Amino acid sequence: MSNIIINAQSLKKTYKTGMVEVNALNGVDFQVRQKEFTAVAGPSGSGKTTLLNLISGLDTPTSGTVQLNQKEISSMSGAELGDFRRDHIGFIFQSYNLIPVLTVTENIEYIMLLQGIKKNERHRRVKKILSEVGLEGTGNRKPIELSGGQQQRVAIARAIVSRPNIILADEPTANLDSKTGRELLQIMQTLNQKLGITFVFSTHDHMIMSHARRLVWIHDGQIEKDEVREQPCQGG
Ligand SMILES: Nc1ncnc2c1ncn2[C@@H]1O[C@H](COP(=O)(O)OP(=O)(O)OP(=O)(O)O)[C@@H](O)[C@H]1O
Repeated sequence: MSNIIINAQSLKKTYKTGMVEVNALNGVDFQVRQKEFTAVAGPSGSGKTTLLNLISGLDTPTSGTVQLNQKEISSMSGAELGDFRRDHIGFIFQSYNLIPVLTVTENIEYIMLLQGIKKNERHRRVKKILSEVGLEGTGNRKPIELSGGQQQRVAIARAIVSRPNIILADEPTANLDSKTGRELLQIMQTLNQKLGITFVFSTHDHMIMSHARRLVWIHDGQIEKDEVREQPCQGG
């Protein structure tokens, strides 16, 4: 179907460490439609990060296929995949991964620089995005001068400023208290609804799970449950 933006088929991933093999994913079929807001949940070690890494092309499956925007990523060259990720996918990590020596503005500008976007346009977008994530006036600060929740907002701003159609977030609220986590979730939901960005994020957090329209539950490297709720809880 044409509105499927992520299509993973029969994904398997085996990690080998010396003589030990770990089957992190055991044959996962996973499709995501445009504009979906999907939480991937499951116990520690169930395979959530592995799944996100494979569907973003950050890692390669032992077997199985991944299509992004109807294009098989294993058929892309390294450079092509790099360009595709830069232009279509935004990443948010639990540890924020901001560049400490850069200011908030410079962190957010970085991918736009790589995309060759002109300075005026970069600054226009940074200003707009900072207000969208509630961080007006912080552009000249360094990440260390911000709270964890503010740093994660910068990470969200950085992920969306290059206008990707997919955001992948690996436990984005794991290091935040529940109030801050809830605020962040609201920002993600607003961006999902307002800009139509597709979100896929992993979480352990039951509050976050309860707000996702779609909840995919992974256990021992397999999808155990895949539910779409008509009326998930609203943010707040
Ligand atoms: N690079 C690696 N080398 C070896 N084993 C790995 C590697 N990455 C993950 N694993 C193993 O694969 C399994 C799935 O790990 P994964 O990180 O995907 O789980 P997760 O659900 O994201 O866990 P958590 O919630 O704790 O982050 C685990 O048993 C883990 O120990």
